Amino acid sequence: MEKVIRVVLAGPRGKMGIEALQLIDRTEHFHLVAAVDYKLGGEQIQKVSPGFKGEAKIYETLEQCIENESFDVLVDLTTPEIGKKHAFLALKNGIRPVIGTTGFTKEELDDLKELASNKELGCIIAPNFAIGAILMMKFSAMAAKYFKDIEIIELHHDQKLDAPSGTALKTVQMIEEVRESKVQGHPNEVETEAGARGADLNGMRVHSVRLPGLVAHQQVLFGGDGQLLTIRHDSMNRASFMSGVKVAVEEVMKLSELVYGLENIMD
Ligand SMILES: NC(=O)C1=CN([C@@H]2O[C@H](COP(=O)(O)OP(=O)(O)OC[C@H]3O[C@@H](n4cnc5c(N)ncnc54)[C@H](OP(=O)(O)O)[C@@H]3O)[C@@H](O)[C@H]2O)C=CC1
Ligand SMILES: O=C(O)C1=N[C@H](C(=O)O)C[C@H](O)C1
Repeated sequence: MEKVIRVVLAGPRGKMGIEALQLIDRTEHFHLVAAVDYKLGGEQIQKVSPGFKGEAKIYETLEQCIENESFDVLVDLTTPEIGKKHAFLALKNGIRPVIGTTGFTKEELDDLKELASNKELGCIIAPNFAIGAILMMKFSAMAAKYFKDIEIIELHHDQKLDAPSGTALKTVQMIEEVRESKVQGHPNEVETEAGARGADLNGMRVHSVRLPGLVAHQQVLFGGDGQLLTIRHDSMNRASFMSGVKVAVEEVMKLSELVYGLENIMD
């Protein structure tokens, strides 16, 4: 029998949180110790997920939860601002964070990396838990070796707080490892309306679409002489992320450093 991993979930009421609760409930070796939700302090988890099998108290803050409970892994699915705070707090208290929340800057990632190494604790920050999205990023990095002119269009639901998406930023980073900086388009190009050409990330243009009806989608366009290559991934629902969350919770227990991106722990 696998060793039980004691989990605390921050953000149980959210779209991802609700899905993650179901994952934890159906995974025999995951045990939900508690949850953190600033609006539901003192309630039981059934307040959010009526059919949840186990008992778990909801704390208003992660600080209170750490003071009162013993656990191995914090899964954070909250907001960019809170996710960062929780990641630092967890590591400082000897807890392994699995962070799905996006919006981390390079400096924040570097600081967390140093903290995780100093504490010799696993920490996983996964801009996208969907296996198809990981492959889309990996294929994009492969293609970028041959196609240097690249534009990314990421499309999300209109409740998303951060832009560009964590996945788009991660895609850019993976492409940067194989592609030198390049100014794309006409050198005298002018934007007659600000933002028309999207964000400029090392020469690559990133466009963020936000519309009701969308979930999480990205296409990476590669232009060449007389040809266009498009690599696209679509998450149709949040279940698409859950196998990645499961792997991350299991793998973070074996690590003693920060891993940014699930591609680094996939065989
Ligand atoms: N890595 C991945 O594969 C994926 C990552 N994401 C990311 O995960 C995060 C959550 O996404 P999603 O579920 O769609 O967003 P939601 O807005 O549906 O959920 C976020 C939840 O966190 C709650 N929250 C806010 N502050 C706190 C706090 N201090 N403590 C506890 N809970 C808090 C919110 O409450 P309230 O709204 O009442 O303020 C809300 O219920 C986002 O950053 C998103 O980008 C999403 C999908 C996939
Ligand atoms: O907010 C979302 O929904 C998503 N956020 C992540 C991101 O910013 O890339 C992952 C996925 O795209 C869904």
